[in-house]
Amino acid sequence: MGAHAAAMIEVSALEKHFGALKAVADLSFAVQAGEIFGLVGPDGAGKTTTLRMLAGVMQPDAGSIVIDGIDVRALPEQAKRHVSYMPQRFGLYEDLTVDENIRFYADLFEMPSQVWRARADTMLAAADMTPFRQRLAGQLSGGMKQKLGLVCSLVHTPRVLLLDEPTTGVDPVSRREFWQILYSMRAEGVAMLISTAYLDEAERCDRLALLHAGAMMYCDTPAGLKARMPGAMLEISATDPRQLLDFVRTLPGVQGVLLVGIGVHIHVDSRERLAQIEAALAAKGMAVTGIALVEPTIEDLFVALLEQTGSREPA
Ligand SMILES: Nc1ncnc2c1ncn2[C@@H]1O[C@H](COP(=O)(O)OP(=O)(O)OP(=O)(O)O)[C@@H](O)[C@H]1O
Repeated sequence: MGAHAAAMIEVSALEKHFGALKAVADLSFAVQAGEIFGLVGPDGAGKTTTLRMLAGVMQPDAGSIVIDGIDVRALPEQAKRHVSYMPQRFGLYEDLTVDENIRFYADLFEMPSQVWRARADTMLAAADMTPFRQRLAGQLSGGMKQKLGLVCSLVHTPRVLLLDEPTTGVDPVSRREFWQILYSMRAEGVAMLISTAYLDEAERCDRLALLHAGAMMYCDTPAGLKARMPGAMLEISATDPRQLLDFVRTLPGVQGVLLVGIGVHIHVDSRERLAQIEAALAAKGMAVTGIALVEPTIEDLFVALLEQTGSREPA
């Protein structure tokens, strides 16, 4: 991908207000063909509103959206031909079978039968759904519905795929299969914009935009974002992580704490705090099963960055 290649999605100075509320504020970013770009942020950060404007189903108040060289505001119908949008609740026909749903979307886009059938066969196999092709969509599990929504969204070979929290409530196995399909679309050169509340999912994206209150806080690769985290991250495992968390929170140099599975992630201002915290735990007689410096996860980073932002805002 050349540095000067035109982006598949170009968003500039996008704005959307609902009354006095700024849902999206001065948002700019670009997504290349074959790139998976993640929108991450807490509820209400403006992810859904952004995706709706890109899909052409909501009008921006200001700014521009260009998809594959086509201005979405000026030529919405032309742009929509290249775009597939999977909203949080995808419109499956519950009284139609898996195959009939796919056929419905293929017909809508006037796809030649041999093209969409071959494509559907491959995607259904990747989704582990081949045995369920004759099942009514209304009788599928939540994860299978989402995978079918994805297959329907992709059956007409869009150049741009917009996904709004597509794997919410989906089990980890189905989530992995869902992502396998996204990776194969990336190899085909599809540009993807995905909003997610799962931070492990965010780490699978090529680049991420961290949104907060409608504005972009940071935009970088997952590795680049992690490198921005000041200080260091300690992981302490313990039999009673909650008690540990309450104690550690009070120690000098501790900037944030996060429960993770069997232990706690502690954001400290420098690596040197490790020895001090170890000594403080021993002095307090707190049983820990392990303490080590670790790479921050995207979740750690997000919590740390939001804490910083929060502290800058007036109460
Ligand atoms: N149609 C609407 N009318 C009024 N306010 C709206 C409307 N749509 C969204 N909002 C508000 O705009 C802000 C951004 O909402 P948006 O749904 O884009 O956030 P989000 O990041 O997608 O969060 P979520 O994951 O909860 O959907 C929120 O404060 C929301 O309440």
